[in-house]
Amino acid sequence: MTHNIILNNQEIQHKTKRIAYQIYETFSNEDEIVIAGISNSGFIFAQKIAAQLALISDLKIKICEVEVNKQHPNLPIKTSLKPEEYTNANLVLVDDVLKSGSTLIYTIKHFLDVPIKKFKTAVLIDRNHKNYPVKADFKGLSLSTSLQEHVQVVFEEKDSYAYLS
Ligand SMILES: O=P(O)(O)OC[C@H]1O[C@H](OP(=O)(O)OP(=O)(O)O)[C@H](O)[C@@H]1O
Ligand SMILES: O=c1cc[nH]c(=O)[nH]1
Repeated sequence: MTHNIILNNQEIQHKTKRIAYQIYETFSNEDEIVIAGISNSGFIFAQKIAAQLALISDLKIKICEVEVNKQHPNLPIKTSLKPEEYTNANLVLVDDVLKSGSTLIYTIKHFLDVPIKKFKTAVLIDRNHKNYPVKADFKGLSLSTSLQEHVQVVFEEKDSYAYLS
């Protein structure tokens, strides 16, 4: 199987910084923000965005890990923050890859059980194969691929990359 690198470490860093600036621009009038990331890689990406946001803004940032069963996303979703902690919050939901949109839309549905003040989405790679009415407000890369191909993002301590196989 051939692995084609789509994004290298430096490119992922640049895209993370750009998304952090876009989030800051969108939420600059607010005091607090929740950055919620879908396990596993989406949560790592969310942590990286939050770290950049902390460098460039004075927003009070809370990080939330979101556990979703990706085969059955309608099953109950677990969050590391309690619902009271994101009620009426400004929230950005983060994942690494957006393909059919099923993971993202069911997770959005979960968060809509409580009122959210301003709600945005961010992904590193948008594959343009959506089956659901959902979009990424902030995206690192928009990529046209065949349905058979798979995009994987690998976050390692010193060397992160994304590849197509
Ligand atoms: O838009 P969708 O069609 O729902 O696909 C997107 C999801 O697929 C990936 O997870 P994957 O199923 O590869 O599991 P992983 O958590 O092991 O990466 C990716 O991390 C997204 O969460
Ligand atoms: O290509 C794909 C499809 C689903 N999930 C991924 O992470 N990559």
